[in-house]
Amino acid sequence: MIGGTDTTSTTIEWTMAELMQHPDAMQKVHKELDEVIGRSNAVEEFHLPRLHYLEAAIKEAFRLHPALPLLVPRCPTEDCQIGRYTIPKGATVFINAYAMHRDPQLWDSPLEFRPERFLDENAAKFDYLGNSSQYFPFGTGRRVCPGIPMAEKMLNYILASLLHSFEWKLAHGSTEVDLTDKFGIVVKLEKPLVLIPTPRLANPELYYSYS
Ligand code: HEM
Repeated sequence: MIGGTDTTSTTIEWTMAELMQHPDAMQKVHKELDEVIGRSNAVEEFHLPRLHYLEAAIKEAFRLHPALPLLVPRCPTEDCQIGRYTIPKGATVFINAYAMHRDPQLWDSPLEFRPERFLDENAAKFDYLGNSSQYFPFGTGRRVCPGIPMAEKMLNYILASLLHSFEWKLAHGSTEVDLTDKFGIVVKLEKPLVLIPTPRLANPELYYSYS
């Protein structure tokens, strides 16, 4: 269950939380949704490959909040040398994606939420397949997540639908999102995000097409 559902729902929550905290980025997502889909249409699967800014925002949320920050532990079958370190056979090895995604030697202003990092030539450079040694939210190597195609479709479709269909407002009169995380196998927001939706589509009947 952790593999496919908790990771996906947690990533949706982190992406929404970061967009709520960054209204400029939220505005760019909405502008793109209006241009690509339009308020007289519901989101369809064929729209998804054209939502470049939304995809960049999801990738940036993944960078700051990788759902499985320590991946799945490795256990080498023989002694090996990595740089100056000897990893003995049988050791339990954790790969800290969370730390590498925030490493100031690898990322400019690493704590800032900036989807633009993943646009243009960087969209292909930082994929989900673990090809980059500085960005691997789905892990890397032979144990890389086998659910990537499904996860990517679900994330893009659900977030596009939520953001295209509604304007969102923080509940309880809050003006800021508390982005404190809670460590665990899956890292979540310490305080669950509570938002109030307001419809933004032209025709109320469009909402039935999602049911
Ligand atoms: C946002 C969604 C998801 C994220 C962030 C995610 C992330 C990950 C990560 C980081 C790993 C460890 C890879 C490694 O250690 O190199 C992993 C493994 C795995 N994931 Fe996902 N995953 C997601 C969705 C899914 C879905 C939808 C499925 C199934 C339909 C799935 C099935 C698995 C399985 C079976 C493994 C274990 C692979 C192995 O150890 O050989 N995941 N996932």
